[in-house]
Parts: sequence; C-alpha cells; structure tokens
Amino acid sequence: MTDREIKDEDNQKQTGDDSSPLSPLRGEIDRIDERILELINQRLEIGKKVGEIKKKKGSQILDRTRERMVIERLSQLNPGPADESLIQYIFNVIITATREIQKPKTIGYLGPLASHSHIAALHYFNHCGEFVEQPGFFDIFNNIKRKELHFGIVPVENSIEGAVNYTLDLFAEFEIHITAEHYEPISHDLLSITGELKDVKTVYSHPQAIAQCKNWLKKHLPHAIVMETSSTSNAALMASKDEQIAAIASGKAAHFYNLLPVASKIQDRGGNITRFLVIGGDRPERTGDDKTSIMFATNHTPGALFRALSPVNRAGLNMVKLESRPTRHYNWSYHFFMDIEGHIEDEIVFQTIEQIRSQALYLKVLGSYPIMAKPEILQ
Ligand SMILES: C=C(O[C@@H]1C=C(C(=O)O)C=C[C@H]1O)C(=O)O
Repeated sequence: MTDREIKDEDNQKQTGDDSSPLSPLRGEIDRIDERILELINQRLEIGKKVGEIKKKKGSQILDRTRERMVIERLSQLNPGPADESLIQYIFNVIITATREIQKPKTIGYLGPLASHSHIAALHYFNHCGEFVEQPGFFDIFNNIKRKELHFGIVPVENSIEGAVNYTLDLFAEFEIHITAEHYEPISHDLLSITGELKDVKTVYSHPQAIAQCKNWLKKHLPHAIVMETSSTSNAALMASKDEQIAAIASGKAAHFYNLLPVASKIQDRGGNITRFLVIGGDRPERTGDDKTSIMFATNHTPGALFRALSPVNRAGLNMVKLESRPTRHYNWSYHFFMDIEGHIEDEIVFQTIEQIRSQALYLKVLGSYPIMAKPEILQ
C-alpha cells in the first residue's frame, strides 16, 4: 500500500467508518451538499435564460436594484443560525456567478495553472469568469489589445523584491488601462504526491521561492537536491509526476495538481505580498477613494524631474509611488511611473496632471481606480 493510500484510509477511519457516530451526520451533510450543488446549477441555468432575454431586449446584465432586493429578501427570511453577513456573503458570490454566466468575461493570467497570478485572479474575480492561461505577460497585454481577452492580471510590485520591471515596460509599449489593484499574500508550501518528508529526494521551485525558504530547507531537508524551475506551478507539475520530488508552491497548487502538503508556510520570513494590477475592461467610475497612475518622460536636463513633480506638491496631492525605468530609446533617458491619490475626474487631479504634461516630453494616464487596503499579514 502506498503512503497516500494509507493516508486516505486514515482519513476514512476518522470520518466515514460505519461505527462512528459521525457517519450518519456526515451522510446527511453529503446529501445536503448535493442539493445545494444541484440548486446552484439550476440557478445558473435560469440566469443564462434571463441573459438571453436581456440580450434580445438590448438591456444591461447588471441590475443592482434587483440584486439588492434578492439579498434583502433573503436576509429577512433567514431563520438562523446563519449570520446575516454570512448569508449576504454567500449570496453575493452566487449572484456574481449568475451575472457572469450571462456574459462570461475572459481573464488572462501568467500560467501554468495555480501560479500566483492565477490565484490572484481567482481571488480578485471571486472565481467568476473564464480564466485563460497565457504564456507571457506580453501575451496578456497583446490579447487585451486584440480584444481576445476582456481582462488581465499582472504583478507590478513585490514587498520583498520590489518593482516588476517587465510589467512596467509593457505599459510603455501598449495603450492598455488599469482597472483595479489587488494585493495577494504569497505563502509557500512544500507539496508532494505522498505528503511525507522521508520520501523527498529533490525539491523543485522558482529561484525566488527557493531563496525565501532557504533556512527551512537547510534544517529539514539538508541532503535534498534543489532544482530551479521557471515557476512554482511548473514545480508542482513536476512533483505530480514523481513521488521523490517535492515542489515549493502555493497551497492552492496542491488542489490543482493533486498533491499533499509535506509542510505549510515554510518561508523564512512572513509579510511577502505582491501587488497586482487588473488591466482592461471598462474604466472605473470615481468612488471618492481612488488612485491615478500615470507615466511620463522628461527632458534630460537638470531639474526636469523636479519641475515635473512640483505641481503635485503645489496641489497638496499625495504621491504614493514613483518608479523609473530606462526608455530604451536613448541611453540615460527614463520613463517615470507615478501614482497619486484621487481620480482623474477630480478637477485638482486633472489640472495637476495637465501641468505635469506641460513639463514632460510626453505623458500617458494609465488609469484611475479604487484604492485597496494593503493586507496585514503575519507569519
Ligand atoms: C439574473 C439576473 O441578472 C443579474 C443577476 C441577479 C441574480 O443573480 O439574482 C440579479 C440581477 C442581475 O444583476 C436578473 O436580472 O434577474
């Protein structure tokens, strides 16, 4: 019997053998889950029909008034013990899925399956939509431009490693706007087929993940061979083919590649967060708590950047980010990427950007979108 089969049997013993007082209750839960599953799918089928009628009538998919009524009615009907906020949370997800199925949006992410970009996309879009694996960041931008994708999600900054230059450079190359920002905590698990430390002879992962788990590996797997892969999800794919290979990858990769955790959260340091940008789709309306991203280039003359930044200071706006990247047209000339608080529809933001434009060689507004709170994470 393999270790995995023994683990499965242990699980069964804990949960499903006939003599356990848990088993009739677990049986009931299974049957209730089947009914919930069937009802969710029925609701989605009806959603599709509603969508067809709306398409014929030329009406909008989203009907906020109706959505509010649905939630309020259920909150009133709710006999408990489910908390009102739980009911609202669950039905908001179901309603989003019912809306999405009427006009599925396509979302591009850097693959393969279970990459950090994929996980960020699933979290940001609440698992609703068609998630399309892309071979590179360039393809995400290019396919949005060609209208093959509605949205894309790309990393722009990591709390430990800093700016993701490749993404910044693509904003210079493409006329693609930012719709939202999303912070994704990055955590590493060690995954393998058996989930047993003693079976692990080789560890695969992306160099960055290996570096972030160095001490753990030294302590728990001092003799293992460590091999680099192009992504953590590629490592998970390798581990799914050989019992002696373990991958440092996200916990979610276990689910996609049918792996078990040997150990969880093995990074030497907590607080690793990546900021992603959602690109494409409609331009978001002003919410009152927004951020505007711009990029510009200045003359290569003394004080040019200082002059370009002075309007921000004069207007009393909060500049929350400034990055520079070589333009790659002329040596020592730079693109500047700046985030300021406020929406381009705020008069003061608009006027300030126009003043920067008058000082710049060129300026492009990348988008105004709601500010997301940075998550506080502990190891
Ligand atoms: C299904 C509909 O489309 C959307 C989804 C809704 C839902 O899931 O209840 C409600 C309103 C719409 O935003 C509908 O209009 O009834």
